[in-house]
Amino acid sequence: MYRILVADAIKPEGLEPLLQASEIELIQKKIEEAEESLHEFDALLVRSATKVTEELIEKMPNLKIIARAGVGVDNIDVPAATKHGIVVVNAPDGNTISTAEHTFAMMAALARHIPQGHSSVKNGEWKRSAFTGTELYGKKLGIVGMGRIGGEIAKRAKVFGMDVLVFDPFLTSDRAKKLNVTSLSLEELLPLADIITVHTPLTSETKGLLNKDNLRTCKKGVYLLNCARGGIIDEDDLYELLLENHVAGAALDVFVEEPPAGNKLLELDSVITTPHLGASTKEAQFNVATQVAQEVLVFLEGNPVANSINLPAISKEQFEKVQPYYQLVKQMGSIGSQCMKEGINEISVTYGGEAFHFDTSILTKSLISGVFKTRLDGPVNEVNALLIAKERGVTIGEKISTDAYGYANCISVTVKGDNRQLDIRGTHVENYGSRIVSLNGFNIEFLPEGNFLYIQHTDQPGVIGNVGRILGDDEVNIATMQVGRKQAGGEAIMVLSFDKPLSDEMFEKLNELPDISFMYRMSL
Ligand SMILES: NC(=O)c1ccc[n+]([C@@H]2O[C@H](COP(=O)([O-])OP(=O)(O)OC[C@H]3O[C@@H](n4cnc5c(N)ncnc54)[C@H](O)[C@@H]3O)[C@@H](O)[C@H]2O)c1
Ligand SMILES: O=C(O)[C@H](O)COP(=O)(O)O
Repeated sequence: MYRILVADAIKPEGLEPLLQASEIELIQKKIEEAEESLHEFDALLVRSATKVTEELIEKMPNLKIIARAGVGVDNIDVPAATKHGIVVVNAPDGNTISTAEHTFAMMAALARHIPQGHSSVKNGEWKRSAFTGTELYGKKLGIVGMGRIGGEIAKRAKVFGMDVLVFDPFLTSDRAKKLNVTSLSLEELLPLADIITVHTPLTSETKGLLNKDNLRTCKKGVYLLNCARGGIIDEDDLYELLLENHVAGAALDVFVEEPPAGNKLLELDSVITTPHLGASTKEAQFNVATQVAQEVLVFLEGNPVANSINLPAISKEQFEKVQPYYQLVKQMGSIGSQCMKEGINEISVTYGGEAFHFDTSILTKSLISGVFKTRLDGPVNEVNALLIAKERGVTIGEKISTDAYGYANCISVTVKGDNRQLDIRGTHVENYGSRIVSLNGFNIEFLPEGNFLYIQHTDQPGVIGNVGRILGDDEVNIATMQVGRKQAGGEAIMVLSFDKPLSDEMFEKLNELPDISFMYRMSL
């Protein structure tokens, strides 16, 4: 049974996929109300109101996925979630149209003083000349951040006869051409635009992106809009420029602190606002709720999510192809870790053969998580694998090769420590399964599942018999046994599997046998 906490107001109709699923309990409560039971939840669903801090994450040790029913994830400590192995997903396009339409409504309201005129009439006044506005037609609209919402605004602005200038360092010339917009640097855009609207995420780079220094280069009388995130336009600087009438007016759907109690911008007639309503339409709320409900369901069923912030995107079809290799590399990582009884400095992997015509980074993360899972307490998975390796100074190497050592595909993993190195090769054959085919250069073949003993010894009569006798005397049943050697009389290996893990006592007894170089135990 999975328990899901819905901590913000998410449209219930959109949560239907989760409500219909068996083995899922959905609980709708604010974080403060769920304080006592936070440790029980497997998934957390939020909008922008709940701040998912590291402190909250640490109170939720069972948490596997955080889903944001919306776009901006600036209310979620994504690095902390990643560190704790928690997947973060959002609903990137469910509210695009609603937010673009809201921005456009705000732009028209700003240019035509609609909120001010409305209040005046409601107050019994009829001051027509006080609210003379400006046309949007023929004006230059500067869009900062040309993603999904920026793109929809550009399309609408064109229909209104506006000239669209955009600044987005990540905008390709192809997309700019397709949207028929002029791509400029921010320095070029600011002095040209009559109206500027921001649509970037809030990041350390975009915080204060528009500030009094660069806004002073704008035309006097410029209009500004922020329907993205509070703080992209510096609020104190905006206040100063509005007082000076350098900025003629501003439309704000978002604030640094929400609700913006005591914010001095609210005192100005030239500022019009809405209470973070960009995504607040029936359609957008249904879309984002459905998107995240489906993502959470897919994730809890063990399938790949489409819109993860901290995992590479992979389609269901691709994941199905990748899955056997995904398990195999995890087991290879686990073998490497359990055999290397010392600190690990380097993990390298080569994907050889025809099977790897896809982004192998998900496999490498699975391999690394296999290495660290047996060594660390707490969640270790492909979300935090790279971070764990980095924190421990472990070098990761990944190569793709056409050489598969005679197999259709072959994954070669080397785990290096201070004194030792372990080389493991594995392959996967459809309808047959995965096999480890070489250990430290010894050809061998075994299914990487169960409890194993790896013995490296001198190839001479009696060694295998001695091992069998000691195990038999203690009634330890050998489930499978594989042997391999490079040359007669040289070093050889045996890999034995058991129904139960081998006891410490038995391991010691076997270790005392002559002609045994070293032994490793592993459980896969
Ligand atoms: N008011 C609301 O209710 C509401 C609703 C939806 C989204 N939003 C906000 O709007 C933002 C944009 O949403 P979207 O769906 O268009 O996202 P998006 O990811 O499609 O677009 C963001 C764009 O910003 C650009 N960008 C990033 N850093 C930049 C920088 N330093 N300078 C200029 N451009 C930069 C990116 O290249 C990208 O094209 C979201 O992050 C969210 O915070 C607000
Ligand atoms: O980033 C978003 O999707 C919007 O800001 C919407 O936020 P909300 O879910 O709190 O309305």
